[in-house]
Amino acid sequence: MTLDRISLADLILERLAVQKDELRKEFSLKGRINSCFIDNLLPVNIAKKIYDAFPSPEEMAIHKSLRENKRVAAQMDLYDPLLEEIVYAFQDQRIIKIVEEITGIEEMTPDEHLYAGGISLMAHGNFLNPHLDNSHDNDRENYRVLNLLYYVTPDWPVENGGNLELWDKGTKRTQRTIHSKFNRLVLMITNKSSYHSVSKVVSDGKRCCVSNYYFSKIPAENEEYFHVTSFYGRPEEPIKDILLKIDSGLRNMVRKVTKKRVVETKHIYKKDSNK
Ligand SMILES: O=C(O)CCC(=O)C(=O)O
Ligand SMILES: [Fe+2]
Repeated sequence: MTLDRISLADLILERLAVQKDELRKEFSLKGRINSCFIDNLLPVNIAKKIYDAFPSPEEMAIHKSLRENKRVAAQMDLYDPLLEEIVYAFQDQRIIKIVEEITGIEEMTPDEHLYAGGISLMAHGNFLNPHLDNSHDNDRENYRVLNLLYYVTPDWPVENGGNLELWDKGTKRTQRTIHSKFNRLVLMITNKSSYHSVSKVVSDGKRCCVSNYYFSKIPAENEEYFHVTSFYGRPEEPIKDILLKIDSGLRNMVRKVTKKRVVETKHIYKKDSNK
């Protein structure tokens, strides 16, 4: 079987269809960040192949600051083609349609240029502080409304850290942890209150994730809003919280005035020849 985006999407679709009703119920639970997950998304051998296709951390871009410490890549043609195929499998119209049915979010479009998606890798000591994702796409035309996070590291126990945390009641209260378990796909809403983070990786090995984001003209909220990616300290990091809030506040102010990015993002998949 060739592992192209269409056959991968066939498999994902089949699996989502079986669990659709349960996923829809889970996603719509009240009083928490709308989210759900599905295990055993792909046959184990295929999920393992995807993990094996990941580049070494050194071949990926590093994002390192007070906010986060992780590796990412969006220029997918630099790597094993299977990675590009799995990223774009999640952008198949049939997958978008069933995900719309599960989440109730309408008129979604994928992030074709991988403005924020692609692959990410987190190794020992890496982390992602609590944050709200940027509210819009690069041109500020569409809302970012859904994250699709597919974890592919085999045998990754919860004790390794690197787990997704959803701060349902804000960053001052306790979080809900979603184990970034092998072959698990998480769907999570992104809006004005979807605070989330990745706990520090505390063991050797690499926590690998295939990420996709969906956009929509309609916000996943009742009203319009705009914000840049905004980071916060964890409850035990009060000083860092202040610094990160100043940092987000300044960036937000600049963007509200200029409407466009001051610094062009490098995290984008350039498909033309003059990259
Ligand atoms: O890697 C994860 O589990 C979450 C990543 C994240 O927060 C994001 O991509 O917006
Ligand atoms: Fe995020």
